[in-house]
Amino acid sequence: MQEPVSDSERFSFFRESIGCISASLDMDQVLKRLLVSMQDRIPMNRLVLIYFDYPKNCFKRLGYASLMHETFNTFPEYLHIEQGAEYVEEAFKRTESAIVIEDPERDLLAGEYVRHAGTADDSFMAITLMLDGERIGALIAVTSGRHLFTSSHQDLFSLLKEPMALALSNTLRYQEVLHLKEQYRYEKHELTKKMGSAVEGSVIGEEGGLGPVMASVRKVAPLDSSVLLLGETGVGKEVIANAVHALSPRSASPFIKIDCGTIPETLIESELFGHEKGAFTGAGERKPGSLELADGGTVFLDEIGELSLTAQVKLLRLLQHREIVRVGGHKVIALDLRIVCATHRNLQEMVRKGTFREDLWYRLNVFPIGIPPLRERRQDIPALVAHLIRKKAREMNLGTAPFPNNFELSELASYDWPGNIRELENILERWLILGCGSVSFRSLLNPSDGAGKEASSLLSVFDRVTTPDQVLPLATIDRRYIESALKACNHVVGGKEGAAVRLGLPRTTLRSRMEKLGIHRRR
Ligand SMILES: Nc1ncnc2c1ncn2[C@@H]1O[C@H](COP(=O)(O)OP(=O)(O)OP(=O)(O)O)[C@@H](O)[C@H]1O
Repeated sequence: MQEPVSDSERFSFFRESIGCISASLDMDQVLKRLLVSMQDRIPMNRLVLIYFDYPKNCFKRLGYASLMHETFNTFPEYLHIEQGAEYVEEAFKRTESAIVIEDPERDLLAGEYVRHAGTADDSFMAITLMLDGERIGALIAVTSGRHLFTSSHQDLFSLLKEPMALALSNTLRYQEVLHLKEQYRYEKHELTKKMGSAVEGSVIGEEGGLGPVMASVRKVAPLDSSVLLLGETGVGKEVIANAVHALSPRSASPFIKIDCGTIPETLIESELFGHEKGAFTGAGERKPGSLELADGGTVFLDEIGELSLTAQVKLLRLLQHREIVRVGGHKVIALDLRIVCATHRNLQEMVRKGTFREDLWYRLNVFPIGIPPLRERRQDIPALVAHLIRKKAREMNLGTAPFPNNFELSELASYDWPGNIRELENILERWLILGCGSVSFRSLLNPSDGAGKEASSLLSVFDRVTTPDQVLPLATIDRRYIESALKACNHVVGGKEGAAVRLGLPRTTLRSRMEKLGIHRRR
């Protein structure tokens, strides 16, 4: 007869086991410790932790330890079970306390194991691990030989039921976190790659009017200092912010742009700093903010002058301590960020009026870079025109892009450009839409004078496009305009009076464009 296990023995077994279970998140390590600590009380030489993956109908090994000299891990990593959940219900309902399996061939799971390991003499002792009423897995002790496990061993082994269930649940959650982290890192990397290629080679003017700006960029980019970009709207502040990031050691990490001017004041804090679940109406889930997503990289705060005073306080905390707290939360999150800001506003004036915090202004104004307006660097216009026409022609699927002649370039160079490069970009797009040679830049730049009126009445059609559903596909505009041009030219394509000349296109280009757009020429 077997002696019953005394209470003090149970207690010391339990205490030692808890020590082993809580020592590590690595289940192989935990099982190894348990095996060593329990071997003089339970005659086992292997311990396995498995859980049943219901959607995949298979057992997965989460941990394994052995005292044998094994050249391979005898318990398979995945064990597909045809009978699926039915088997799990059946096999584990018996195991309120530990069960002993002496004839493994007759048990589905143990049978699979002995077939895999080639050890028909092994016997098993198992406990089902349950959490919140759900079977989540099993802890299995294996020994070489039969009839070695007694009721006292079952009694002791059953004490591991609850702590091991908790450890298993924690491990599964921990693995999920690791998986999500990996997924997030991958997505971040892919996004960064895409952004990198979009930025590549796009700073035009480094050899000309942007020379001093780019010299400053090259000096500050390798450091972690904050950069403040100052300049009128459309001068290329975002292009320069991109260059700071691309030339910095953070270039392989994210570059996240936050346009403080377009996010509603009520959402700006949660957009920047993230929020905890239930922080405000509509905050259904916890959400990290853009600053957290940029961790390790650069954050570009465009239109910084538009930030509310509350958001300014939080931003100051980030700049001082490199940490944030999500809206509705208490946890302090440390971030490693480089800050680049931009504004077209006079921040010093705002400080004087009390709408911008002075302490924040000092923190941001570490390395200001002023970007000159286009009218002060007219020498860059030809290179910008070439770059922007190539870009627009690609977007509009135009094939070979036409280029303005010298006269047209001088018209562009003498204009004042209040809207800077963005305005130049828009004018070039209009020029391409309206058929290049058939419309002069003078008329596009001064739509109210004689020659410009016709073009401007056409353009007003485009200017009326203010909502997404008024936007027409460019192919439709192209088709309609070419059809009108053909009509106006009596359907003559080539020759001096033909539509091709009027549209400023080679005859063959117009023909292939008509073919592509399904325009049939009337004779
Ligand atoms: N040096 C440059 N080389 C090439 N493209 C440029 C350059 N500068 C500006 N651009 C182009 O001009 C447009 C406006 O530039 P960007 O958005 O960087 O200006 P911004 O000063 O940030 O404007 P805003 O003040 O409105 O935010 C963009 O399409 C950009 O690609």
